[in-house]
Amino acid sequence: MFLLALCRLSYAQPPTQDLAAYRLSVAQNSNNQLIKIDKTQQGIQLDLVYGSTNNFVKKPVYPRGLAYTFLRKPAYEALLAVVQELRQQGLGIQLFDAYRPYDVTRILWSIVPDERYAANPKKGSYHNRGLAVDLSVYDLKTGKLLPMGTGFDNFSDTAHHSFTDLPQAQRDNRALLKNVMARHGFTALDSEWWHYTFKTDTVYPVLNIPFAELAR
Ligand SMILES: C[C@@H](N)C(=O)N[C@H](C)C(=O)O
Ligand SMILES: [Zn+2]
Repeated sequence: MFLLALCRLSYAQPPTQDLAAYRLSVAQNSNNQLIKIDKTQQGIQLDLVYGSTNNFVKKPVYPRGLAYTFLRKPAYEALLAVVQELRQQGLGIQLFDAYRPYDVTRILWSIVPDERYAANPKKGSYHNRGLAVDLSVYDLKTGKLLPMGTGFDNFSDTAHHSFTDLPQAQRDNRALLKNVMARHGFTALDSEWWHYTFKTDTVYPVLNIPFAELAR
């Protein structure tokens, strides 16, 4: 009984570092592919904070200066549709994070062991599955981020969607992001205005493959 309960808490398979198995899964189904996102796409700014000291760990937990990330193909295509829609309003997206190797989830959890703000390694994160994005919205003309009431990874009530004691413009900006993401299949996390998960019935495994290997 105890074992059964434990299994329900955990991911179906252990995290995999097996690049060959990942490549085979892509050959069998192209939706499994982790598509590279870099700065060449219009309307996408990258600020991958976990590759710098500008994060709550206060040191890089990704390769320093990392300038690309990945999303599974269906999530990537949905995000491009978000970018296209926002472009018509003179806006773009700034990505703080997308795919995250499992080992990094363990590091984040060791600092913030609170499931409202970091994924429990027992379950793995949707970032580990290539299905989650941390993002904000910027003005295409000025390159500046729209104010959202808190910065990224502000682990407090103020970052919750239910927190409404904010200037109207900031509430509108959060709603703008939430609505455009929802229209393209992404679900908000109640406790982080920047975190969205692409909803799919497909079960994707938790990956622990380093960025450099995926980029090869
Ligand atoms: C750590 C934060 N940026 C984040 O992504 N939190 C969610 C819950 C996660 O770790 O999946
Ligand atoms: Zn996130």
